[in-house]
Amino acid sequence: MGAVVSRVRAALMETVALLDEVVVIDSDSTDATYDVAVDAGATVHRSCDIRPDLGSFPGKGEAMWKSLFVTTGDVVVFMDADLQDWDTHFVPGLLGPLLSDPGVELVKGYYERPGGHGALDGGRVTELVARPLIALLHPELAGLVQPLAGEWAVRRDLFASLSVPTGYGVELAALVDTAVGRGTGAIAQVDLGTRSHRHQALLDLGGMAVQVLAASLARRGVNVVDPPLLEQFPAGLKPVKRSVDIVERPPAREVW
Ligand SMILES: O=c1ccn([C@@H]2O[C@H](COP(=O)(O)OP(=O)(O)O)[C@@H](O)[C@H]2O)c(=O)[nH]1
Ligand SMILES: O=C(O)[C@@H](COP(=O)(O)O)O[C@H]1O[C@H](CO)[C@@H](O)[C@H](O)[C@H]1O
Repeated sequence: MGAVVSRVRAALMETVALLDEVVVIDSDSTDATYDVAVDAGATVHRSCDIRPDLGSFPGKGEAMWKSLFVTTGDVVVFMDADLQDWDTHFVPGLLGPLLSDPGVELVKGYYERPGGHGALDGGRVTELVARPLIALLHPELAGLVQPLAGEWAVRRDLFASLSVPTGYGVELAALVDTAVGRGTGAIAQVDLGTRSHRHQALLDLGGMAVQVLAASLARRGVNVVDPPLLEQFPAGLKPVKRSVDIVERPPAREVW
């Protein structure tokens, strides 16, 4: 994460004054994330410290929702912190359509995702959950190459108008709701080349899959168990049970 911050700052704040701020929302990490981000030059906030009156939930979407309360730009670019193969052109690539076409309000990055089995190896939840969901329930999004890409950009006023899943459902929810509220013409996608990241273990992606599914089903009026209890069997018949948060935050503009 330090390299993402320091390289973006150097290229896009110090060398070219494209960005106004680089902000890291520390999702209440227990490692050195906070200090690494500060040392790399980011403005850093702990998610739980932002608007404590609104409480705090774990998760990626929560961090992104709370970022709206501590950032100022009319356009926001989101980037995952666990990137390995990437480059700073991701940011201007994502900003391009937003700065050149007022009709575009959300831009998704796409890329080859090389892994152990070749150039298109990455994206287990994308290929086994998100893309089938899109085929079944959200065909208007079928043209998106990487619907779950963590590298995307959005106009602040749009993102602040959306209900935001506090977990990993944030990406798909934003796409579905933008297509409904602003039309698919408001969504663009840009080829960013190649991107690899730190991979979670397969069973850890089970929680992510539940959250992506919950965000999709909620937007098609399907009532689900809340909170869902995910039972997995990593070793024989003894299950490991985990309750998965599928909480959604209201549009940030409603609680500024
Ligand atoms: O509770 C969380 C989980 C994830 N993330 C961010 O979301 C990115 C992607 O999450 P993760 O690495 O867990 O998913 P994966 O990259 O395996 O899809 C991370 O790099 C973090 O930047 C976060 O801010 N809070
Ligand atoms: O695309 C996917 O299936 C998952 C997991 O990727 P891998 O199977 O570990 O390559 O990663 C995506 O989803 C996450 C949740 O939305 C995003 O945070 C990641 O940026 C995105 O790559």
